Amino acid sequence: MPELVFFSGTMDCGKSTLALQIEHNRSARGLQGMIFTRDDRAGEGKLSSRLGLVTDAVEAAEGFDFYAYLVGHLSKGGRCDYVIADEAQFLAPEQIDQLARVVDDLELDVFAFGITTDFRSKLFPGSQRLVELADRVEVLQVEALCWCGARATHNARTVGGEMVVEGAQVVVGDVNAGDEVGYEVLCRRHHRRRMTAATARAAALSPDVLPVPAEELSDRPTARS
Ligand SMILES: Nc1ncnc2c1ncn2[C@@H]1O[C@H](COP(=O)(O)OP(=O)(O)O)[C@@H](O)[C@H]1O
Ligand SMILES: Cc1cn([C@H]2C[C@H](O)[C@@H](COP(=O)(O)O)O2)c(=O)[nH]c1=O
Repeated sequence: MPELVFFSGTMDCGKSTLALQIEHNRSARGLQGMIFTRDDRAGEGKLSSRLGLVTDAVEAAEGFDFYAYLVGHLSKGGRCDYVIADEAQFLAPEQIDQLARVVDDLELDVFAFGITTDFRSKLFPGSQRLVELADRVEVLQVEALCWCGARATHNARTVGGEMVVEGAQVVVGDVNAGDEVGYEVLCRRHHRRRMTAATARAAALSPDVLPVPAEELSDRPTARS
């Protein structure tokens, strides 16, 4: 039975790499996939991984209709054995419904990849719809780590290293960007406390915070806390 699978995780946990691996393994066996993405950091019509691999993809912009596009492709004699959709958090709920229809009516596997929550730990509408409709939600096994060594479960947006909690939901960017606006993955505890690597480092170095209250010691950067 074809499936709609949502591969989900924080930023930088290997989602795009897995998408490229699925594509590689299937095309090596003679299958032909259709790859879609939206607002990849590498630019329009690209699916890129931080490991350096990149492939061409169809840009699924606002208003793009996955079902109509694939029906048009197939009815012109084109081939499609499976579908990959990266950066699926940016898709509209209606577009996720179209992907579910691709599975049910065109009988194609659809593999969607995306982050579940935004920098305020609120669901992206596209990810919410994927959780509602997917046959399976798979959490990626390679764990991105918070600066404290715990598994990172949340995405923080930073401005000059400081975490912010207000702003537009969508701002394309990267981790370790060094830019004005960047992202950092954190465990829930440090996301709740708005404690990034930079603020934790600054707190550890500041003479103002000495002597250290016992309850704050656990927030100090260590190899593993
Ligand atoms: N220089 C490197 N050497 C080995 N692995 C790396 C390197 N740079 C990035 N990675 C791996 O790539 C992962 C990010 O992959 P990517 O597919 O771009 O993530 P996502 O799409 O989830 O944001 C990192 O978690 C890490 O495991
Ligand atoms: C948390 C968060 C992220 N984004 C953007 C930043 C990146 O361009 C993508 C995630 O890409 P990745 O391949 O998973 O690293 O999403 C955003 O727009 N808003 C956010 O809140």
